[in-house]
Order: sequence, then structure tokens, then C-alpha cells
Amino acid sequence: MALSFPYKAYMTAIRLEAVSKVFEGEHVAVDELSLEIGDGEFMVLLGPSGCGKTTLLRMIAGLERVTEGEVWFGRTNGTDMAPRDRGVAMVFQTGALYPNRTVQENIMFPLQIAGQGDAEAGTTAAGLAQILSIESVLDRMPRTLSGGQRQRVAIGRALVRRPQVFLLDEPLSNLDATMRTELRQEIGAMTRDLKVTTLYVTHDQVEALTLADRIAVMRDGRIEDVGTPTQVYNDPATAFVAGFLGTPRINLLSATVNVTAHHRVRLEFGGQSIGLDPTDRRSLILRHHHGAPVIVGARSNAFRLIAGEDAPNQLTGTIRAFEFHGQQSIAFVQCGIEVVNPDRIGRPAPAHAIPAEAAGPSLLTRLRARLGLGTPPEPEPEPHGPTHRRADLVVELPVDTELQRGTRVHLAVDTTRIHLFDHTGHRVDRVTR
Ligand SMILES: Nc1ncnc2c1ncn2[C@@H]1O[C@H](COP(=O)(O)OP(=O)(O)OP(=O)(O)O)[C@@H](O)[C@H]1O
Repeated sequence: MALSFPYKAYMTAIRLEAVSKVFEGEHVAVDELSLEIGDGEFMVLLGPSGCGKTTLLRMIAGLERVTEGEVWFGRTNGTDMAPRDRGVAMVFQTGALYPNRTVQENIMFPLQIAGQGDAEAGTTAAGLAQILSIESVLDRMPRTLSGGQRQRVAIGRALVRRPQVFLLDEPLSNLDATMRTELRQEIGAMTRDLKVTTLYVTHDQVEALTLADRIAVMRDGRIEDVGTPTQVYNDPATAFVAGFLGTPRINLLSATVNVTAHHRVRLEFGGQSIGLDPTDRRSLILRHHHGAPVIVGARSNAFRLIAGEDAPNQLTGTIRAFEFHGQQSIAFVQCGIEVVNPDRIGRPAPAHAIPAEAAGPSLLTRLRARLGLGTPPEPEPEPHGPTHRRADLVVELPVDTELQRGTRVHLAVDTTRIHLFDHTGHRVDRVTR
């Protein structure tokens, strides 16, 4: 998959070349990760807790040493540069402010350190405060501010020196829902007005989808997919990405490919099945893979309630629960189909399960060998549940649908809206961006 910035008009502001971070000689937090961020681009790093987002951000800021690989700023190799020389400003979950300085003094402080006079620094700070809607609290002390106001001050202080690169690490996570939405919109508008290259870390898919020019979805120290919000949502590269984006969560159904005597491809779910159109590209790929296990990804809106049993490509089940969600209703339909846990699928098998000659030496093994530390310790068993289990189909229905629990329903499946993944969680029709 190409991870480079697609818009030719932009220059590359940050380039990460096979960057890794190994803590204490054995814990791989970031694993040979490569990514380009364009000048002025708003990139969101999205991924579950512990996948290495903060570590990556800290390596770009120079707060964490890179174990292997290179960090470039434009045409300068910044891998070993001191943090202050990188032109980078960072805002954390809770913006740390100087407690004994007023809001205005906090914002103007970086300019004063840089040698700017009080009057000029004060004017710049007041201008930024206006953009950030905190002009009425300029004379207040940080302890008297709300969480949202404090984050605004932290953002003002980070941006006051016009950094080349603006890094934000979950800046909204400690705010209430209303404040989060408001500040999210302001961060988006402000960074675009200032045309500052921004890298924003979050595990919140709504923040990622609403803010990003592009989203890089991280998992286990690597990037699984990168693209515009519509690309990663509508055309996810892996089952994990499909499962991480979207509410309700996408249905990931375990199926087996059945190629009929007439070279038609059917996807078998135990007792039920659906057929692919012969002109569908996936059909052309799968007709050579009779018996192969696949994962069918179908969002809740890929189904339609139908009356009869005769329609092709339908699944039948029993309503187990029905929820009113305002704009639509969500039905949980028991179809007896195995669903796949996206968090488990495609995770590398434990090192001891892979023949050494097939796997090749891992990053960790190579690093330890170089440091004379011998082979890595046996990996811990993974604390996750099983890969497959029987669960309900989650189906979106018009809000005026009236159904009782226990009702038998027929659901037409729109096969043009499903994604097909192989057993490792990668799309059978590979995604190239
Ligand atoms: N200083 C450290 N020493 C050892 N391990 C660390 C250190 N910092 C981070 N880690 C580990 O590296 C992995 C990545 O951590 P990191 O904080 O980058 O993840 P994250 O995606 O930002 O998670 P979260 O969203 O929870 O902040 C985790 O397993 C974490 O325990």
C-alpha cells in the first residue's frame, strides 16, 4: 500500500522512514513505520489504546529517541535534532500551563523567551486569544479556568510562535461532549487558517472522520491503512480498519467460498448463502478459490427488509432485540452465522508458532542480536477472546419499522456494498491508494 501524500501540489513536511521504537530492549511500541505528511495537511493518527500513537508523536517532537529509522522535516534529517530546533509545538491531553502566570502571560511567554518585546508579544497573544474565544479570560489565572478554556490556552501557547508542525495528543479527551464538539471544530478551522501541518492523535473515530484530511489507522505499532476519511470508511484495507470505523460496528461474517458448476461464486454461511454477481471483480478473483475461508464485511445499511422468501441474496433470521435511535432503528437479528472479532483477525501469530525460516528475524530479534542480548523472551499469551463466535447481525431499518422480538425476517443483502477479506483480514481485491 502506498503511504505517500497523494496531492502533488503539497510538499512533504514530515517523512517517517521505517521508524521503530523499542522500549527497554524488548517492547516494540512502533514497528518500522513509514508515513509522509504533506505541508499544511491535517493528518489524524487513529488507533486503539497502546498501539503506539503517543510514542510516534513523541519521536517526531524529539521527546523520545528513535530506536531505528529516520524522521525528516522537509529536506532535513531531524532524527537526532534537539526538540527546540524542530519547529514543532505539542499539546497534550491536559495542557500544562504556568500556574502563576495569567492566560495572556502564558500565551506570550514563548515569544518573550524568543526575545520579542512585551508589547508586541501581548498584541499577538491577544489576537490568538480572540481566535480561540478566550479574550474575556486573558487576565485570569489558570486555576480559575474550565477544562476547555485551559486547553484553548495550551493551544494558543503552542501556536503563538507559528510552528512548522503542530502535534496534538488527544487534546479533547478530558472535556465534556459539548465542549469537545465545539473545540474540535475550532481546532479544525484554526489549523487550516494558519496552514500549519498538523498531526492529531486520537482513539475517537468521530474526531478522526470529522477533522482529518487523511487518517492513518494504527495497530500494534504499524499503519494498517491510510487515506481520506471517505476512503478508509468506504474502502477499508483490512477487516480491523473496517471494524474500527463506523457505528454501529460493521458486521464481519465468517464465510466459505463455494464455486458452483457454472463458475458462479457463492458465499456460504453455514446453512445460508448469498451469490456474487458474475461481473463483480471479487467474483473473478474468488472463482479460483473454492473452499477458501473469507470474511464478509457488511455495514448495518447493506441490508433491506423484504417480504418474501424468493428473493436471491437474502439472509433469514429472528429479531432478538430492536432499538430506536431517533434517525433510524437498529435490529439485532439472530441468523446463526459466525461473526469475526476484528481485533483478533490478522494479528501476527505468536513468534513460536511461526517456523523461523518462514518468518525471518523480527525487528526485536535483530535489535537484540546487535546489542548482544540474545533471543527475545517467549511472548505472553494474548489476552483476547476467540476469533469467531456466533452473534447477531446488526441491521439498520427505517425508523417507522414496527417489529416484535421473535419475528422471523428476510433481509436482502446488497452485495455491491459488502467488503470481502481473506482469512488474514486483508481485502481479496487489494486496496491501493
Ligand atoms: N516509557 C515506556 N517504557 C516502556 N513501555 C512504554 C513506554 N511508553 C509507552 N510504552 C508502551 O508502548 C506501547 C505504546 O504506547 P503509547 O502510549 O504510544 O500508545 P498509545 O496508542 O498512545 O496509547 P493510548 O491511546 O492509551 O495513549 C504501549 O504498550 C505502552 O505500554
